[in-house]
Amino acid sequence: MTFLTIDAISKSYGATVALDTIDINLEAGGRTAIVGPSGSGKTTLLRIIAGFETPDSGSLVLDGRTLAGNGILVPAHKRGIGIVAQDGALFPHLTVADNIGFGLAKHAPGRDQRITELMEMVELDAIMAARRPHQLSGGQQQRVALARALALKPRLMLLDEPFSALDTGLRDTMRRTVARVLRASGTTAILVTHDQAEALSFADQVAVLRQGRLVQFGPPRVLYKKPHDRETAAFLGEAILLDAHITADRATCALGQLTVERGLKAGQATIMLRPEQLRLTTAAAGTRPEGAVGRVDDVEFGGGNCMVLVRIDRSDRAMPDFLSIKCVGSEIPEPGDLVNISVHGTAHVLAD
Ligand SMILES: Nc1ncnc2c1ncn2[C@@H]1O[C@H](COP(=O)(O)OP(=O)(O)OP(=O)(O)O)[C@@H](O)[C@H]1O
Repeated sequence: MTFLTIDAISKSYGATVALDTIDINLEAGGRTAIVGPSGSGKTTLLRIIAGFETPDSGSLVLDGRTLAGNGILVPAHKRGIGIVAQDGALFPHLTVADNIGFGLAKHAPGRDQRITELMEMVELDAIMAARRPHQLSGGQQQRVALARALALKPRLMLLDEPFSALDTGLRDTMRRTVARVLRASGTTAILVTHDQAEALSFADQVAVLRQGRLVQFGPPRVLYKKPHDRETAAFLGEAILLDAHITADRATCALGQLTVERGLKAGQATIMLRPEQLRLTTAAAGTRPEGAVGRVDDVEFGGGNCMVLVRIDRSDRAMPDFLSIKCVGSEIPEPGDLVNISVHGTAHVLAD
C-alpha cells in the first residue's frame, strides 16, 4: 500500500527550477534513497516533505493525510516526521539522555525507561547518558540524533546525509546500524546522499534526480543493471559503454555478439556492461580463442583490484577500441599479452 505519495511536486526559486513535476510513491516500512548530482533538487524535495518549504504545485499525502497541496499546508512540527541531519544538530548544553528525551514530556511515566531502550536500540553504552555532545565521537553523536528522532515514533524518517561527516569505516557501520534500527522499528525512511554506493546498499528503492527531474526510480539492482541512460549508468558505478548494432536479442559490438533483452528496436545503440561481467584470460599459444581477442596495452596493479587496459583491433573500424577491465592481481597479464575477453550475462541497451 502506498504510504507516501509525492504527486507532481514542482518548486522554482526565481528562474531556477529546483523540482519539476516529481512523482514518487513510497511503500510503508521501505527505505528510499534520493541520489543525484549537486543541485539536482534532493534537499529541496526533502525540505518540502519535512514542511520547511512549500511546493509551488502538486501534493504530498502521508498515510492518507494531505500534508501539502489542494489548499492545505500542515506545519512541519505537526507532520509526525523525524529528521536526522548531517551534523546531528544536538543541543550542546543538554546531556545525551536529555537530548534523546527532548521531545518526550519531562515527567511522563516511563520516560527514563524509554530513553534507556532507545540508547540500547542505537547501541549507545548506558554510561554515555550523562555526557554532553562534545564528549562523544562523530558516530556516537549521530546515534544520539537517531535515537532522539526515533523517540517521537515518527511515521516517516528523513535522513539528510547523516553519514557524510564520518570516516569510511564508521560510515559503513553506522549505515548498517541505522538500516537495522529502522527495519526493527518499521519506520519508513528517506535518505538523501551523494554517495551512490551508500544509496545502493542502504535502500530498497532509489530515486535518481537530475536537474529537478526524476530520471529513474526503482530497486537498486534494477537501476544498477538497467540504468535509463549513460549518465545514470556512470553515476551508479563503473560502466563500460560500447557502440553496438542491435538485431532481435543480439548486440554486435567490439566484444563480438552479446545477448541483450528481447523486444528492442533494431539499429545502432549504446550498450552497457558492468566491469564484473567481463573476464580476462591469457590466450595460450596455438589455442582457439573464445570470445573477443585483444592485446594488453597497460596494466595498473592494485592487489585484489587491478585494472587492465586492453586494445581491440577491428577490421571494420579505423580506430581500435580500448576497454578497462578489472581483474585480481594473481591473474593479471603483462603488457603485450594476447587475451581473451568473455562476457557474462546480458548487455543492457541504453535509452540514449
Ligand atoms: N533557497 C534557495 N534560493 C534559491 N535557489 C535555491 C534555493 N534552494 C535551492 N536552490 C536552487 O535549487 C536547485 C536545487 O537545489 P538543492 O539544494 O535542492 O540541490 P541538491 O541536489 O540538494 O544539491 P547538493 O547535492 O549540492 O546539496 C539548485 O540550483 C539550487 O541552487
